[in-house]
Amino acid sequence: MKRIEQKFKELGDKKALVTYITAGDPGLDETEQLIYAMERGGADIIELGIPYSDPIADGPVIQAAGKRALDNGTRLFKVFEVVKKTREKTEIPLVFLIYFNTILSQGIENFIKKCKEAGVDGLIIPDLPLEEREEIRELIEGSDVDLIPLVAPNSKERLGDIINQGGSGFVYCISSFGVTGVRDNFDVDLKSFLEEVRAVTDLPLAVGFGISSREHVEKIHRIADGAIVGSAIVKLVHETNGDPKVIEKKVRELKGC
Ligand SMILES: O=P(O)(O)OC[C@@H](O)[C@@H](O)c1c[nH]c2ccccc12
Repeated sequence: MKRIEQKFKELGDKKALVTYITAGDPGLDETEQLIYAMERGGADIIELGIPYSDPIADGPVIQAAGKRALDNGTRLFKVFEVVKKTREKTEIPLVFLIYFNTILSQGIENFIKKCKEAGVDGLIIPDLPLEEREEIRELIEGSDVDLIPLVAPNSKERLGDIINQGGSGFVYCISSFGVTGVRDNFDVDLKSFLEEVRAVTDLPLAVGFGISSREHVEKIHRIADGAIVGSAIVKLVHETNGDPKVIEKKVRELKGC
């Protein structure tokens, strides 16, 4: 069974915590140690951001992390090496957050082969055009790599297409958090959005964007299968120069144990 599917099966009624770091910030040795630290802290799935020069969907904290990583020489082939290394020690699901151009520049088929060989479990491609989904889907089918669909409240009538054209693993649902700033009706909006998503898929639903505290995670866990935390962790990684102890503690606090 694929690692992500296995993870949600193991979790049963319990909810998932997905944590994001940018690969190569502050360096790739730290990235490896942070993967172990987040797992010890209770992360269920880890998202690794692949630094890219034009990260249109990243917020400022993650953009800055990506820039630091590129500046210190982080490249995709080196991230693959880190994943391979971690696979000697952990079975935690690892997902790439990667821009489509990075994949194209490798050749899609070759890239997916490398993911498989290294032990990458899933891909989140924020700028994947719906039209290109088919090609990826054909190449990814039969590999153990999940194509994780990313949907936002404004996906509307395309929701079903985005998810059901080859989507697997879980659905990344973008909350309205952070997009429009403070809003009192957040819960109502998010809840009805999640219901729309639920209507078109049986995959687990994980919510990301703007989640930074245990209180937020609890809120999300009441209405979804998983909560995704990015910037709050990336910020702390930067402030502590990638101190695994600090990150482990933060993840444990988010997890609530
Ligand atoms: O940082 P936040 O608000 O905690 O949200 C996670 C998000 O940053 C991470 O999953 C992510 C990083 N880059 C992205 C691009 C698109 C969608 C999601 C992402």
